[in-house]
Amino acid sequence: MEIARDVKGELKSRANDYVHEVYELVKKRNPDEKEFLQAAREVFDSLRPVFSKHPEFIYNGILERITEPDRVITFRVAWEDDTGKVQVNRGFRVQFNNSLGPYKGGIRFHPTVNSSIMKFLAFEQTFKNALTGQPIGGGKGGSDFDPKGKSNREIMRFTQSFITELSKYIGADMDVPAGDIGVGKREIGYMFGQYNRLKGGYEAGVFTGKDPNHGGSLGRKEATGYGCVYFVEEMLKEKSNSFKGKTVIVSGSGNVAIYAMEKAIELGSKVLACSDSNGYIYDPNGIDVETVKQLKEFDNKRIQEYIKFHKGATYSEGCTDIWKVPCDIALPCATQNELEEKDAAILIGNGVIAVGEGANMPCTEEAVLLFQANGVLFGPAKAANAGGVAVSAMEMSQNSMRLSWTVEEVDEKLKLVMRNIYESCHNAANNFGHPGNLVVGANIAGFLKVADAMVAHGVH
Ligand SMILES: NC(=O)C1=CN([C@@H]2O[C@H](COP(=O)(O)OP(=O)(O)OC[C@H]3O[C@@H](n4cnc5c(N)ncnc54)[C@H](O)[C@@H]3O)[C@@H](O)[C@H]2O)C=CC1
Ligand SMILES: O=C(O)CCC(=O)C(=O)O
Repeated sequence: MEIARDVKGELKSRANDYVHEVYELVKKRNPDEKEFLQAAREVFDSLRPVFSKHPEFIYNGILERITEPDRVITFRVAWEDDTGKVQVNRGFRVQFNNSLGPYKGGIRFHPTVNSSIMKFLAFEQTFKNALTGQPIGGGKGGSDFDPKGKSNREIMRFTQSFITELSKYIGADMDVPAGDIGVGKREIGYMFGQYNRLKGGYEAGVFTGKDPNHGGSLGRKEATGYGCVYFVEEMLKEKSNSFKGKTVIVSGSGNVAIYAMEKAIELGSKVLACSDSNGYIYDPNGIDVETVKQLKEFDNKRIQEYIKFHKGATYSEGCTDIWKVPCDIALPCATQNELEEKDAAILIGNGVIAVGEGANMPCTEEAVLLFQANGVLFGPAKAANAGGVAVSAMEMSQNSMRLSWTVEEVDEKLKLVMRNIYESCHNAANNFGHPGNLVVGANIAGFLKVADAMVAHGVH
């Protein structure tokens, strides 16, 4: 859409104030949502150089619209526990932006889930999904249900109740959920079963992260962790360096952490430590990822149990102390704001050279700035952990085509997606005057794709 020259000039002169004015508006509209405001602030800071080059985004109110979700669905989830007592949880689905494709993003079951956390995740997801280059919009959902200590049947009943309500709002071309914290292949199986039961059909493309034996993509389970390591390898390559011979620490011991460790080891590094929400293990001989898989994927045990199987390994209470373990590369793969400024200072003091965010927003704003100020290579979550959703989009394609790719085919495509994301971030950072700053690069590259589509689709 052509904008008159005098209007364009006036808009360009407003470019600097625009970001500030819209942030104040977002703050006013979401006063108690600290995680959402944190995510918005980081994106807004990065976008400062964009608007003088693109006054059409001001004219079309893109920043005002891109920070307001298309819709937020909140619902009651009532279910019966094993004693017959009725329990009530709250369910959420934030459908943030579908300018590039159906809403797409995980479901989180964790007691901390609330509106702010759901909105920050769905907002981030919108840019992340854009970076993958695939036709997917941004969404996220979940519940404050705590799966810890629940029986398999309780998890099934809760999940069925959750989907009974959510099924009204999702679909293969509408909104495609997947897993996140507390939601894996088992929970996706229960969701898929209940959805098909309600709809009376078999709609393979409505969830991703399904079991590869029935509709899932090979390589999805590994994709976020592997993708994160591929991304960090790209950052290292730029500096003629690699994972080979490096020491690594990985926080968490869930889906993302396990496969980040597996790939880092495969590329020749030694993983010294990983954690869960209680504490961390340190193994000077290098973490044996098969033991971690057994404990976490099959036995549902705390990470502490690892030391029973590995002589020389130690366990320490307190998950954030993991950052005190000296390493070359740190991969925070557990949860938001798990790595603070003081932790970043310790890592820097110990000589860390690269940090890749496997989790969503695991580093606080202050920690990120400190890493960057000290020349640490920093891979932001939107880019570094996009491999999971990228393979989810591949699962959607395979479901539509009614065929399955081999694990090698998926892995090749994943590597290519991660390389392309790295290049887009690198190039956007250069083009907008922040060479080497992949936070700025990721935010600008993701934003431009979504914003262009929003302009094309008109104001709504
Ligand atoms: N699963 C996926 O494909 C993707 C996940 N992510 C993000 O990665 C992070 C981890 O997700 P998943 O591995 O899927 O979840 P998960 O439920 O499989 O594992 C989470 C792990 O983190 C541990 N944990 C929780 N709080 C902790 C803390 N404060 N310190 C240390 N450990 C802690 C838990 O004990 C568990 O081992 C989340 O931020 C999620 O949003 C991002 C992209 C895709
Ligand atoms: O695979 C997906 O659709 C979602 C993955 C996800 O939740 C994330 O990237 O944070």
